[in-house]
Amino acid sequence: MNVIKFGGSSLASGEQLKKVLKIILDDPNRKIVVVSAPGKRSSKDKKVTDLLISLGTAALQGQDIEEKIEKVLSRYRIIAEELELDSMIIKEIKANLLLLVNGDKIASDYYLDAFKASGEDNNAKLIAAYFNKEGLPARYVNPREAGLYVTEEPGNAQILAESYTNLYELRKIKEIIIFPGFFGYTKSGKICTFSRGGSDITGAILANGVQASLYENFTDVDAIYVANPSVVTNPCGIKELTYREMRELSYAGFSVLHDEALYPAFKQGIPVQIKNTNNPKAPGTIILKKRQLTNQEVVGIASSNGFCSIYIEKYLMNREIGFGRRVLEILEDQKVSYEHMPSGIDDLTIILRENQLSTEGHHLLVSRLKNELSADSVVVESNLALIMIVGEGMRQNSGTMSKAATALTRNHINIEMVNQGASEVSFMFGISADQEEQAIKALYHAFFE
Ligand SMILES: Nc1ncnc2c1ncn2[C@@H]1O[C@H](COP(=O)(O)OP(=O)(O)O)[C@@H](O)[C@H]1O
Ligand SMILES: N[C@@H](CC(=O)OP(=O)(O)O)C(=O)O
Repeated sequence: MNVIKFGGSSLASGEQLKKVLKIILDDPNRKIVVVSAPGKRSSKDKKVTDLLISLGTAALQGQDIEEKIEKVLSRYRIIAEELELDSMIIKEIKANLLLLVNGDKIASDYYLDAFKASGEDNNAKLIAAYFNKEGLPARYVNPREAGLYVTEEPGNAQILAESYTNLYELRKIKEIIIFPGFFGYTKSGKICTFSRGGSDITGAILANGVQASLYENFTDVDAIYVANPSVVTNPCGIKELTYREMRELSYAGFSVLHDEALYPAFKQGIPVQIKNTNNPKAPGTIILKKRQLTNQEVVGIASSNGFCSIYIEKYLMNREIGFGRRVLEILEDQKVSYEHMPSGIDDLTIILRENQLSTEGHHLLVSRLKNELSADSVVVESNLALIMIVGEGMRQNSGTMSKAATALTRNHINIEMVNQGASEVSFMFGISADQEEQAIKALYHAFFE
């Protein structure tokens, strides 16, 4: 049994849904279909999720919402008309949106999450109606009915372990299951979404729960490429990746798969295959526990920006018992999570996501670090990009880091920070965000051309 997830780009129009139906009919193992909300039809278009966030925010602020409701509805209406579906489905979606508008506004995060989740929920109902009309028995299943329970963290929910046993029961359903991605229910019955792009997570959770033999993730590219295709022209595609490699790459910027979507599949050893809805014959990329190592030391180069570094210097830091703990306590107290913490003898650097801190929060954190740790200096640098170079083959090869550093130096890119874990599956450079694209191109040239 396969779990098959379609992203927003695969569900953006009636024409796309016809391709989806054909893909399901092509393989009888494709039993559980996880769907996103309709995505962009072109680069200038808006995702339904973004339209819903705008609608929910306006409703929260008591603004006029008629036009915003119409924007959401028209996306579904166009799809329903293209597929010649009964117009009743659009009436139902409108009724659902009006119900949400009248929901409880006191807990604003939950109010907004219910809007966001409706994008996938209404789409799943529409897709089930379409499949049935075309003679393929399909059943819409709601995450509450299936027992998909999550933590009480709106916009950033985590799965509760008991869900996996509940989801196993889905195996008993005879029809093709159409399951909305991106959200679950808290134990108190509230809707909570995963972080953005989280339908990938739902797919992986279902694959784990039903013990699928394969988790297929259909998107709009022929493969995972060795570098972001919007930065490098025609990058090479990757045939096989290990879970570890993909975890590092998706964390560091390969948005093609959500970085939290690997763990549930990895726990059950379920292979994850990335495929193209617009070209399903292309073999795509398969993500597995182990892969055949080639003599290529690097498999991918990812990057993301929006980071800052806080450099703390104190003479004899290495001798001060509990220094690291005190740094972490201050971060915890300020409700800030850190990404990396490379250190020297008398100094350490904390790498953070910049968007966690307001200007005020930033100043408070720095002054607490300086005063409570009696540091000699605390220096903040913003506008950082992290470049991650990944490959299991690095362990067998020497000189990978020097090759990468040389490529950056030749292109006049200053390396502000280096971090390499003991696992030797990846290493990371911190550079100025202004040079991010240039760095990816230089590294692509060094390793793949
Ligand atoms: N290394 C990469 N390989 C393939 N695609 C990538 C990579 N890095 C970023 N992407 C982007 O990921 C996109 C697919 O992910 P996403 O937009 O979330 O699709 P979906 O609509 O299927 O959820 C691609 O169109 C591509 O622009
Ligand atoms: N629709 C949600 C969840 C999702 O996963 O979408 P997509 O598959 O289009 O990335 C979002 O935009 O965040």
